[in-house]
Amino acid sequence: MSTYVALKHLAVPAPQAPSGFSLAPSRQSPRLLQLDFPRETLQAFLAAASEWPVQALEYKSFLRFRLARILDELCAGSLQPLLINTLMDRASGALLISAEGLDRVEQADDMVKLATAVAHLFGRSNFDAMSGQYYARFVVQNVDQSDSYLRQPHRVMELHTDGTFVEQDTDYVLMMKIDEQHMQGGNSLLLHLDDWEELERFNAHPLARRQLRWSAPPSKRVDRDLYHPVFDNDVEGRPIISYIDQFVQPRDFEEGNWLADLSQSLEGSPHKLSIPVPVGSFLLINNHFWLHGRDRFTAHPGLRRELMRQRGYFTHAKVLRQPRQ
Ligand SMILES: O=C(O)CCC(=O)C(=O)O
Ligand SMILES: O=C(O)CCCC(=O)O
Ligand SMILES: [Fe+2]
Repeated sequence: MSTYVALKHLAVPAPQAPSGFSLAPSRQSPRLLQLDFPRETLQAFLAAASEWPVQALEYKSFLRFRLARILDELCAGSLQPLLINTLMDRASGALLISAEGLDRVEQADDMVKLATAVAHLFGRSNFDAMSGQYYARFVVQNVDQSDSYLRQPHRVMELHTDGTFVEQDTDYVLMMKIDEQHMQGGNSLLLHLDDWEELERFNAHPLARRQLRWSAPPSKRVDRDLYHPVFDNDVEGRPIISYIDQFVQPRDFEEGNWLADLSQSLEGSPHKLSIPVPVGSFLLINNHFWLHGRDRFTAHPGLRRELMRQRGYFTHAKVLRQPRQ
């Protein structure tokens, strides 16, 4: 039996109850909804998708939308409105999605297909310059030689939003766990902007809407700096945030110290959620009012943890007053 979670503000009409999946509030927060596909839905989806390998999805963008339609049809049309409405609902905006029987690294291609289908019901995943694809798979191991905290295991990756240094709009972030070996720790950390005690203080500050410079290290393969403020207002006037501690480049003493205060305040929030994401499951969040990060891992010589991410823009709803694209 499905538990129906009532959303307060609907972006599109959604009269029907879930079919082909179940929905319930997560254990960690009523804002984060848990969506589960039963084995039958997953198997039917994978059978219908079997004619297209992941490479076909990489080469032909339109197939990503065809996969999306197949999945929604298996859910009697109830999945698409649910996803659009949940991601746009300011009180929620976040899902943890699992599929029964999808839980082993050998099924990595099937994981990419399911995540792609879900993402293309409400959006389109952007080109990720780091990987050269519409998705990126990356591994965290016990030792790291990279140039950002993305692959560093033994420290917290602080709360941030994605896409701060790219021209494309980044309305959503999808993070799927592909593999875990000898892994302890490394939970996803989430903070909803409205749960942050000091939102009002920082949002009202004169520096909140100053154009700051954002610049990423070489592994990101984005060589142009971008200028935008940390805070903005969405189409309905509510505050939204675009922020990452590592890539913002303060111009002077004043900006640097305000950013250091901001970082300290976010990290110190007691409302941070810590979410274990099992292999084969993924988090899907609205990137304008959810910050995300990652907890530290316990050291182990055999540590291997692989994540797949997709970031993109909403195709059925508008958040930004002035889209970057
Ligand atoms: O590794 C993680 O859990 C988080 C990754 C992340 O924040 C990112 O890819 O932008
Ligand atoms: O590399 C990192 O440490 C964060 C990546 C965030 C992004 O890609 O927007
Ligand atoms: Fe991120």
